[in-house]
Amino acid sequence: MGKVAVLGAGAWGTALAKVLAEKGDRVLVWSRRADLAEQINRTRENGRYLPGAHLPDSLQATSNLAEAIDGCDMIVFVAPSHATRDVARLAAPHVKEGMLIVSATKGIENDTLEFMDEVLVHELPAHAGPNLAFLSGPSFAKELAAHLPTAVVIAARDEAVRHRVMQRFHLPYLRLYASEDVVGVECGGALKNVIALAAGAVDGLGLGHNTRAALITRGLAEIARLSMARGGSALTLAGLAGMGDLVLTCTGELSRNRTVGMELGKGRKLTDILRALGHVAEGVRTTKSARDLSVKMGVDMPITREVYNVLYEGKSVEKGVVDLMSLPLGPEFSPSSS
Ligand SMILES: NC(=O)C1=CN([C@@H]2O[C@H](COP(=O)(O)OP(=O)(O)OC[C@H]3O[C@@H](n4cnc5c(N)ncnc54)[C@H](O)[C@@H]3O)[C@@H](O)[C@H]2O)C=CC1
Ligand SMILES: O=C(CO)COP(=O)(O)O
Repeated sequence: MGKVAVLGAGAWGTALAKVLAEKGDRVLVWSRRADLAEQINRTRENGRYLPGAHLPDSLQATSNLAEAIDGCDMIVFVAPSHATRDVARLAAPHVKEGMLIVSATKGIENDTLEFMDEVLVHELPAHAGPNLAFLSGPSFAKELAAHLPTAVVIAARDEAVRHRVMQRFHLPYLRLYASEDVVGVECGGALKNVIALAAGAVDGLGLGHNTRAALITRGLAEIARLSMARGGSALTLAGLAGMGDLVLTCTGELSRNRTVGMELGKGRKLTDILRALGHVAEGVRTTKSARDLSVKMGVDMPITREVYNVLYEGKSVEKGVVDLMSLPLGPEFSPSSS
């Protein structure tokens, strides 16, 4: 077994580090906050981000990035998407040839409109390309940490890398499937959070199951349109990183994005909701990126557009629903229809 650096000590970084430690790796979790690293080592628990999950002794935390990466054979990037570029820049001088690089982050950067694949290739040009893999799919940190059976996708362009990464994470309670469609897997993971905001909002408004099912299905259609325009495969979105994660996040009580949407639907202010959440809700920033990307690429994404209008333009959720229901009628399946 090897040594792994997990860069990000939030709920997901901690849950994945726990998996790898249980598999037999020596794991160093990097936290930018020294007090959190110290607390994890002292109490064997991440009380701030994943309370209640006991962490094995083979998992240690550090706020020293060089120490985390030194001598490891795999690095897992799992900071929020807006921090990934900075973390990659800090990590770059310490990354050595042959280290596997896995991203478990779901999001699209604002301004550059880059997915994590592009961010990591740009910041780690000598290392990220062939050794880069993506972990995505329906997986709440709390449930994985409790060993509830979970299945996710490992996407990588290189077949040997897919295989090696799958073996590293495989445990009786965690099943992995391989995909070569990095674009599709990343699109599914990032964009489901936007649709989960919408699904939460209509639930918060008290609308019914019909509305939620329509949003999930039409949400998948617009995720597929953007993904295919970027070169992804439509089939990927019928899988765990598409439909699987979309259903989980749009219906699961544990979803932070759905929770933010619910509170918006009940009429609370975004700033107040995010302050109380205490975790990242990736969909909030990714909505802006996805909307900008849809405009730039000429891809129709009406639900994303309405979520953007609610989050950033002060539109009411009620008016967003009315406008979606008033879109021109057309075929269910077409590369451009809404
Ligand atoms: N929590 C979950 O169940 C899952 C989360 N993810 C994804 O994993 C990523 C991380 O999410 P969580 O760990 O759940 O978030 P979290 O909100 O639980 O924790 C965020 C972590 O990032 C750190 N952080 C924030 N800004 C930073 C910066 N500028 N530099 C370095 N570290 C910074 C925080 O200190 C904290 O440790 C997100 O992209 C999320 O979508 C994916 C699957 C499941
Ligand atoms: O990505 C996730 C589950 O697969 C977590 O979703 P939330 O960030 O909405 O909690």
